[in-house]
Amino acid sequence: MSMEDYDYLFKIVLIGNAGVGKTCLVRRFTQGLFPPGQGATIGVDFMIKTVEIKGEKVKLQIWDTAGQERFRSITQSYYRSANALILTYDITCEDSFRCLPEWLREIEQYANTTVVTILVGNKIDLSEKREVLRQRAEDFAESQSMLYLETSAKESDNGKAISYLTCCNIN
Ligand SMILES: Nc1nc2c(ncn2[C@@H]2O[C@H](COP(=O)(O)OP(=O)(O)OP(=O)(O)O)[C@@H](O)[C@H]2O)c(=O)[nH]1
Repeated sequence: MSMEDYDYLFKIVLIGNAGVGKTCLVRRFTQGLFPPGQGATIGVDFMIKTVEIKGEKVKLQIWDTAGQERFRSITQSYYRSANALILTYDITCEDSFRCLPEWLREIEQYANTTVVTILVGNKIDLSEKREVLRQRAEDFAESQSMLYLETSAKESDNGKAISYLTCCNIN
């Protein structure tokens, strides 16, 4: 496929605390696998996937940012050009949920005002370790005008979150 062989180009940036599963979600979506022993992201990783939605070819540039605080100044520079942000937390980690307001402040400060943001609660395969009730997350997402999805990079079909966003953009 040549570089120009698409109808739309969307930039999607994944953000959220370290260890919530951003890289695993991207790998599941782009490569269909759950990577064993996934190490922490250093700075930012980049992946491309082209999908077809309603007969249109949509090229997705997916930027997977490091959750660790020390990379914050690097990752902030990727917000501006994003069409969509996937704000991810881990449903088995209360801390990752409590940090969401902090991430929303980053979005407000650095992202474009037209950006679409979706909240994703990952690791639902670990339901016995759940610390954040679905209703609580749904209420929070609604209060911030965000869409909410729960995923498992390990077991479920997690392409959902990213392809959902691309549909929103086309509509
Ligand atoms: N059980 C389970 N484990 C997961 C899932 N997604 C990720 N993990 C595990 O969580 C750990 C962190 O996953 P990563 O994808 O590296 O997390 P990250 O958000 O990219 O982390 P940073 O790169 O540090 O920001 C790894 O040990 C993964 O195997 C999931 O859906 N279910």
